[in-house]
This record gives sequence, C-alpha cells and structure tokens, in this order.
Amino acid sequence: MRHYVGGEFDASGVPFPLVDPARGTVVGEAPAAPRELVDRAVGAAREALGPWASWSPAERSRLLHRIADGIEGRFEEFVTAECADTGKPRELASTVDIPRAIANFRSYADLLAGRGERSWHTTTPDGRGALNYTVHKPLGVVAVISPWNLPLLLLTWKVAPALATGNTVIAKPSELTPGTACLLAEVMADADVPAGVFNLVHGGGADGAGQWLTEHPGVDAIAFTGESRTGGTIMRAAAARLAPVSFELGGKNAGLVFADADLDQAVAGTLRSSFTHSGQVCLCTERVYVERPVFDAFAEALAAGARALSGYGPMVSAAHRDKVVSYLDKAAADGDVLAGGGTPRFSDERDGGFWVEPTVLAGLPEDHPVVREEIFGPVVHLAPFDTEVEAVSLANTGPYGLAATVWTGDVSRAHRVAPALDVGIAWVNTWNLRDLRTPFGGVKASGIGREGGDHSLDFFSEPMNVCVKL
Ligand SMILES: NC(=O)c1ccc[n+]([C@@H]2O[C@H](COP(=O)([O-])OP(=O)(O)OC[C@H]3O[C@@H](n4cnc5c(N)ncnc54)[C@H](O)[C@@H]3O)[C@@H](O)[C@H]2O)c1
Ligand SMILES: O=C/C=C/C=C(\O)C(=O)O
Repeated sequence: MRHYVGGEFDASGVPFPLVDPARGTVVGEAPAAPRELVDRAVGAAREALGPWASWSPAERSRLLHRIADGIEGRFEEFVTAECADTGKPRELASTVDIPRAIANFRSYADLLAGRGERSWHTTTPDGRGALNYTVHKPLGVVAVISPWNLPLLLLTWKVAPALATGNTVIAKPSELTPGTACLLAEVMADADVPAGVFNLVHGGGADGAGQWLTEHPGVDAIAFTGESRTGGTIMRAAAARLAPVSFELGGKNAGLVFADADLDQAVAGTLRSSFTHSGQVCLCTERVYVERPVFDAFAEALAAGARALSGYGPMVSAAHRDKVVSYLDKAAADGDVLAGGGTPRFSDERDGGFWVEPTVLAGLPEDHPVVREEIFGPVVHLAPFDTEVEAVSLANTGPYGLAATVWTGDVSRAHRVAPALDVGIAWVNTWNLRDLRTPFGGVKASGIGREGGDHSLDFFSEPMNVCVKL
C-alpha cells in the first residue's frame, strides 16, 4: 500500500494495520501520510493545475477512457482488493463496485465530450446588440475524501468528474479500505495522467491526512462522502476559507409497502434493499412501513427470506460490528425480533470475523434509537400504517432524507407518494436502479448538493459569464 504524490509512489509514514473483516486477522498494513507529505501532495496538485487546464475537453475525455480501460484490464485484481478490504462477496464487487468505477470514468468522459456552453444574444439600445456566453473553469485543487463501504465506486464517482472538469485531485480513501485506491493510482500512472493531476494519500480522518486536507489553505474545494457528523466537522474546516463542499452523508431510508403492491416483488425488493452488502450501503432500507391489511403476510415473508439468506458479508470492522450489535441488543429489550438478532456461529475461522445475522425487527416506537438512528448494518424495522397520508408522514420523520422505496400497484399513488417524500432519490417498485445522469444526493442531514451527470460537472466548475458588445 503506497501513497502517490506528484507522480511518485511513496510509502513514508507510520504503518497502520489492515484487518480482514471476514476472519478478524491482520493481513497487512498501510502508511499513514505525515503532514509534510499532505503538504507536498497539495503543492504537486497546485503545480499541475496550469498545464492540466491547457488540455482540451476532448483530450481529457480520451484520458478518462484510458483510465477506464486500465481498470478494466486489471478487473480481477480490483475485485480481489475490494473484497479483501471490505469482506463483501466477490459477486457483489464484480457486478457492482468495479463495473461502476469503470462506468463512472466512461460516463463523465462522454458527458464532457458532448458538453456545450450556453450563450445569449442581448439586444441593446443602439441596436447593435451584445453576445453573452458562459465559460466553465475548474475550481482548482480538490480534496476527495471517501468512505469504506463502496471504496472504489465512491472514490471514482468524485475523481472522474473532478478530473473531467480540469481540476487536480488529492484522494484520501478510508483507512479501513485503501486497497483499490492504490490500484487506481497505478492505473493513473500507467495511463500517463500528468504528475500531480491525481494524488493519493492514506491515513485517518481526525488528526490525520483527512483533517489536514480539509484545513489546508491550498485546497480549493472538498468532495466528501461519509457520516453526517463528519460532514459537520469538515464543513467547519471549510468555512474558515469559504471552500465549496459537496457532501454525501448518512441516511435512515424508509420503504413504503401498500396493500395494492405485488407482495412477492415487495419482499424480494426489500430483501435486496435492506441486506445488500449486509446493509452497509447508504441507500439501504432500514425501516419499512406496511399497510396494515398485508403487514403480517409481509413481515412473515421478509423474516423467512432473511433467515434463508446466505453468502452475505461481514461488517467492515470490529467497532462497526459492535455498533450494529448494540442496536440489536436495544431492539431485543424493547421490541420483537422476527429474524436474526445476533452474530452467527460458523465453527470455523470466520468466528473471528465481524459477522451479524440479517435481522428483521418490529414493535418499536417511532422515537426509538433503532428506528431513528442510522445503523448501517443488516437490520430493518417493520411497522404498520393505515392511510397514505400517515405513511408519507412516517417516512418523512427524522433527521435524514437520502433515499426511499415505494411498493404499489397503483400508478397514480406512485406519482402522488414518491414526490411527497423528503428525500433526494425515490424508487418505485425497484431499488438502486441507477442512471448516472440523474441527480444523486440527500436533503436534511443526508447531504449538501447533488452528484451525477451535469450536477457533478457543475459542482467541480466555476461558471463565468463573458459579455461582448457587438
Ligand atoms: N450519501 C452517500 O452517498 C453515502 C455513501 C456511502 C456512505 N455514506 C455514509 O458514510 C458513513 C460510513 O462511512 P465511514 O464510516 O467511512 O464515514 P466516516 O465519516 O467515518 O469517514 C469517511 C471518510 O472521512 C474521513 N474522515 C473521518 N473524520 C474526518 C475528519 N475529521 N476530517 C476529514 N476526514 C475525516 C475518514 O478517514 C474516511 O476517509 C455512513 O454514515 C454512510 O451513511 C453515505
Ligand atoms: O453507500 C452509498 C452508495 C452510494 C451510491 C452512489 O453514489 C451511486 O450509486 O452513484
């Protein structure tokens, strides 16, 4: 595991251990970047800005495709690194995480190639008129700080548009999952990305590379994905120099199941949306409200499906496993456990890992911590509702507003309910179906701004207006 600064690989810094989530064993180490290396990375990124800005959009677009080609060429290595870091099933990394990293670079390469600028012809009293047109400039040096759950997908979801728009980047992946970021740096070097355009430093957040980047006067903007609490800390650091921030934060996503839904589809969809990556996806459903006439049937089918789940992965760390289990203990004390509720016994080396059973709960009050706080594990709470108005109100209550699912067979109800939800993304009769051109992000404590398509290109650009008197 190495840093990548100014086109050079570097392993300086105090090593920190890397732990296999499936077995709980130390399997490697990575260097924590010292402060001077973070300073050097910012300096290299700043120095590279000028030459990089001279690249045409067509040249940057071709380079992004070359990076995508590089990831494709080392696909299995990326899958192995992603699974080693996160413990996620190989099938998930090879069908979601790594293909999406490739798609992230290709979609922004194509969007950039086709991006036009707007202009206006302005009439003037002398009749000769004026021409107003927009020029998009890069923000400058961007710090990209990413979480441990979808390490490569979420890192490249920011790096691709940041590079596409002519910025230079210092990436700081989670200290729990540095592996795929290291491979990405090698792909960048092999693709002849100019030195200093993409830099990578490893280490922690507070009192580490993460904090030093967010406080650094040489960093012009911060793109962050992580906990809402961390977002608040970063926003305070950015406020000191009014640096723009793009935040993708926490969630406590609700599902609404109406009696007119296809129940089998709703159960299968909720099993996916609650237990994919063992609930360690920001879009996962952690609370489901079910119309009363079908509550028992839905609860019974979902609990049976959760009990039958196999091949799921562990929590990313012992600390995260302990956090999730603490919520299970509270739920068992105050409510009903319909499935799971503990940690599985395998009677093999996995017993040293950070596993939690897929868990279905019910019977807790709406103000209970399990129903209100983000757990970020394989845990979903069910509660009944009687009216559509009540369902929307239940879903909209709480500090978060990232995503939601609506299961209904009534098309009018779908178009009435989905827009009424205070979230950034609502799926109807599906989950996590993604079009990369659409706005992606949350409201309330779930984030600031939107990623995806022009939304990312706009965040990473400064639009300038030029007015020419004719
Ligand atoms: N909205 C989304 O798109 C989205 C996507 C994935 C994860 N998440 C959220 O991320 C969280 C899980 O990820 P996590 O545990 O890695 O989050 P986290 O906030 O603990 O860490 C995220 C990143 O921030 C760094 N960091 C931590 N403290 C910092 C500080 N003070 N200054 C600068 N950097 C700091 C970490 O090193 C890591 O790289 C969950 O809350 C989840 O909801 C949101
Ligand atoms: O864990 C959170 C998942 C985020 C997913 C995306 O950012 C995406 O699908 O673009």
